[in-house]
Amino acid sequence: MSLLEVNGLNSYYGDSHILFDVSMRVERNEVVALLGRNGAGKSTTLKSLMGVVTPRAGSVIFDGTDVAGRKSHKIAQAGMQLVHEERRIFGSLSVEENIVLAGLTASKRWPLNRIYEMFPRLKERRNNRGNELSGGEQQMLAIARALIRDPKIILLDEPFEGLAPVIVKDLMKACRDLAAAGQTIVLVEQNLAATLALAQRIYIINNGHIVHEGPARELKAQPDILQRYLGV
Ligand SMILES: Nc1ncnc2c1ncn2[C@@H]1O[C@H](COP(=O)(O)OP(=O)(O)OP(=O)(O)O)[C@@H](O)[C@H]1O
Repeated sequence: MSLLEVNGLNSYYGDSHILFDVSMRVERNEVVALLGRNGAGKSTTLKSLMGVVTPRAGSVIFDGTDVAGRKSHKIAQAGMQLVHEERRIFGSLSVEENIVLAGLTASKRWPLNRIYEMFPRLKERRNNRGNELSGGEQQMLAIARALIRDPKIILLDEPFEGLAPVIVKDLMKACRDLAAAGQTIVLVEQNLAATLALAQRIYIINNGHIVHEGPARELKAQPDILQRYLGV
């Protein structure tokens, strides 16, 4: 059985119907990316998986249990972690306090030194406050706060957005190391090159509908799909 099986998910903001029968699956140890234009419904999909948005119909079978409709902290306890676009770190706490705090209520935890091996910059900055970090360091910290809880699956919402190329390179290396260590990842990203380099399988969402699913390596050879749904 897949680690995550999403079937017929429908989500709304008020009366606005945003996701239409979204179905997708993620196997254990797989990196799956969700691509689509601005406003296509990528963030809403991640939020619906995580219970930040409550889907009105459909199922989210996570590790054998339907978690659709559960509160997000319950879904987090079951082993899912969402790294939001807004990063959500505590500016007045140190890097290390931010990480330790995130791990407090987890049933299993990564040791701190494993986090620091993954992100040597965070080790150097461990005593700096969250609001003293660069955008890239804040993104690393946001991911570290998710990883300390030893998630079965981590959902990354535009982790490279707005970051300098040199930081994107560091973050991509961390993501590759994570994937090589068997971490299951769902990636939402506008950076097509980075996405195709990291993901094994791709879904494309358009106006709230899944319109394509296939191996990442095949997408490069499908300019019609790239043009139609992503405008590249
Ligand atoms: N809190 C909200 N209330 C009402 N409408 C929203 C809300 N958040 C998003 N939307 C709308 O839902 C649709 C899907 O948005 P979503 O953020 O999921 O898209 P996205 O694919 O992640 O795009 P982006 O790359 O711009 O973040 C858009 O039309 C957006 O305007």
